[in-house]
Amino acid sequence: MFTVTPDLNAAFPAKAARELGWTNVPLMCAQEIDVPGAIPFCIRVMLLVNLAQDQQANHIYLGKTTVLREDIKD
Ligand SMILES: C=C(O[C@@H]1C=C(C(=O)O)C=C[C@H]1O)C(=O)O
Repeated sequence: MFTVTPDLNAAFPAKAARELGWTNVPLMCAQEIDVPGAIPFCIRVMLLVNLAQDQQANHIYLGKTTVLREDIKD
């Protein structure tokens, strides 16, 4: 699942992901709410992944998005 801020409208991230090889999973794009002051030009990706019990998710926040979730970023 991808979301993009309203200022990003040149392409569908799902299409790009398919072109990069994600052909066996359903993909979806949606637009974020245009909240005043929110980070612009931002793509969010949510993945549903089954992990073994001894594995842990590693949440990735790039660039200026590191301020969004100080509580879970690595
Ligand atoms: C402000 C953010 O973005 C928005 C708020 C979210 C949230 O509160 O969980 C998640 C995605 C966005 O709709 C964020 O990612 O922190």
